[in-house]
Amino acid sequence: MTSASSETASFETVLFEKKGRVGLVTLNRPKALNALNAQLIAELNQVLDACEADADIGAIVITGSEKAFAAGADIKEMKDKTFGDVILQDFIAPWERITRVRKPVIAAVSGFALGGGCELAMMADFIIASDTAKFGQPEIMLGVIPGAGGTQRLTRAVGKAKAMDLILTGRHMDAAEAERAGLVARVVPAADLVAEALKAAEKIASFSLPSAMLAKESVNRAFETTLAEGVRFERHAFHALFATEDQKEGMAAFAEKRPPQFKHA
Ligand SMILES: CC(C)(O)CC(=O)SCCNC(=O)CCNC(=O)[C@H](O)C(C)(C)COP(=O)(O)OP(=O)(O)OC[C@H]1O[C@@H](n2cnc3c(N)ncnc32)[C@H](O)[C@@H]1OP(=O)(O)O
Repeated sequence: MTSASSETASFETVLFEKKGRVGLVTLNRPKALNALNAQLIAELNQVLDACEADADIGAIVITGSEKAFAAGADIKEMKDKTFGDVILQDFIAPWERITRVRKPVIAAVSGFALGGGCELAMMADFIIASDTAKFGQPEIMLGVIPGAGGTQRLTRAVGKAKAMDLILTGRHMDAAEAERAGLVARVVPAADLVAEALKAAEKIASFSLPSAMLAKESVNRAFETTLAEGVRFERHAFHALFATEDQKEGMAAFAEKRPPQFKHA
């Protein structure tokens, strides 16, 4: 295992590459369709920590393989756990690291995003899917229910009717249906997936990082608080950005008809 602070890093189950101001994280357990075991989650979290600490990274893309973003929690690793094991370990808690990343995160999903794979993608800020992507929460077929936020985030994304349909039947939803339902932001050809996700991430990373971070935090408030509280939070964040050099630069550049040079400060 090498450190994730350099331009590239190779772990046993995760690959990391720095592409300009974007951190590209690739889940890499191809033989198990990127099933999410404890090691993969630990390595993913290590890379996310490094991306957060790196001032030259302004956005993160998480992807998998063409066949699978991730086929869920590793069932073989999980199957013999007891209630005592899962409650004492707080099984799944380490998966939530991604929800505390303050920089924008895009999930680039091709192939299967099932169970914990779908839940991991939904923890990102938005999903770009390939036309081969298949989403689902099939935990009911294993005698359990989603445990990494699926009942909550899927319902907020697609509404009660479709969430109930997917979670209670365990069926898969293709990319077109996922886009219509509002789960994914856009669908692109499979061959272009990573390039399109990187393009979107590079654009985001070219803007002022404090603006992007506060935009993300403000949108997330919409899921956690009342409209009045959310609007109040947004107003404070908007006002706070007038304390940044980037606000001065962005508005001066507009008035002077030139591209802005953001310093992320
Ligand atoms: C996080 C929580 C709490 O919400 C819980 C969960 O995530 S539970 C897991 C939910 N996911 C699933 O139930 C999906 C399980 N996988 C499948 O249904 C199928 O593998 C498939 C439809 C994704 C793909 O089918 P197919 O193309 O026929 O490939 P397979 O031969 O089935 O799989 C290839 C290889 O990968 C292994 N595999 C696949 N998924 C998992 C998994 N979730 N955990 C562990 N291993 C997985 C599969 O066993 C095969 O390996 P071998 O057995 O051949 O070595």
